[in-house]
Amino acid sequence: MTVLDGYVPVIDLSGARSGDPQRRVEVARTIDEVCRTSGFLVVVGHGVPESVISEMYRATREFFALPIEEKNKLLADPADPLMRGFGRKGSLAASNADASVPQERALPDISETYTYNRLGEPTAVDALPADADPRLRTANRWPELPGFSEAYRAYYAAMETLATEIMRLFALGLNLPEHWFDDKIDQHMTNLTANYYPPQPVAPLPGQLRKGVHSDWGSLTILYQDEAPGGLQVLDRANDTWLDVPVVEGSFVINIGDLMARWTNEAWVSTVHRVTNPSRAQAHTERYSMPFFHQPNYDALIECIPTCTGPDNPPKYAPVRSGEYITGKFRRAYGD
Ligand SMILES: O=C(O)CCC(=O)C(=O)O
Ligand SMILES: [Fe+2]
Repeated sequence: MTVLDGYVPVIDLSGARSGDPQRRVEVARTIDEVCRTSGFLVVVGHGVPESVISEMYRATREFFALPIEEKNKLLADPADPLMRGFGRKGSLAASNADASVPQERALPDISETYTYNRLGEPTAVDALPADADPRLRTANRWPELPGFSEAYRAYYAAMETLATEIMRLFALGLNLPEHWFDDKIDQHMTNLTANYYPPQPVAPLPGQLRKGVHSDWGSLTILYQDEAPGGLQVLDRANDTWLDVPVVEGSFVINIGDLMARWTNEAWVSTVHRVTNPSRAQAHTERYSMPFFHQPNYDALIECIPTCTGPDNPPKYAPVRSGEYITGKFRRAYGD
């Protein structure tokens, strides 16, 4: 196993996927350690075919290159709790527990987004309990671009496989049976979002960023990022400094979200991050990233994991259902 050290280490998953249980546990132990410090890692050896990634990237670039009138035709329905389609303006940072929502909304993220969710597929109708908001089934909005929906569906399927694999490694790292999370994520409600960060011919307002300081919301995020100026940074809390997340060819950035921090009774940390603006000299450049915001089944009850509590460490949070938790986050960031 190759592990490059650092706050955001590079971890090779091929050892975990080799069929050797000993190597699998070693990788899981390493991941557990990282989740206790930064909650951010870069994975290689993940098994996702290069063609699936490059098709997704090509389709994404074609979509955002469309005239704005075309993109606006797919504008997310304000009633859609998960914001499928072309993104409305807003600020992820507004979802932070201590954020001033009006202040954050006044400085929207300088990005465009496009979001897809399996719950918007006609085949996913059985994935929600009877009391869930029926608008969670809002249909996905597809651009009329050749190969686009195929590329997205194929990429999403590859991310589902990788997320399931990582959740199994998480389980091992947390001293749980390997398949502990399986029945809590088999009807997952994950948003796949493409972020487009356009060139900035006009300088951003003071304090305005490509993505404001935020933490992610769900169980884990799998992010593809291209190499471009004005990139992803994570806060190293111990040293109060912002660190660039390394861009490693063929890799994904993995980070845990608020839900996983809550699930682990804060043994694992959901670290804040941001996307910076390019320098004025590089303001003509653009950037793309694709987070897969893994979110457990709507009715998965997120209550303190048994190995994360003890006599001196009682549960810090009340149980919450995954679906109610995530829709609450959306309302805060983008709602009325
Ligand atoms: O663009 C990136 O690298 C990260 C974006 C991000 O943090 C997010 O969409 O939650
Ligand atoms: Fe994020």
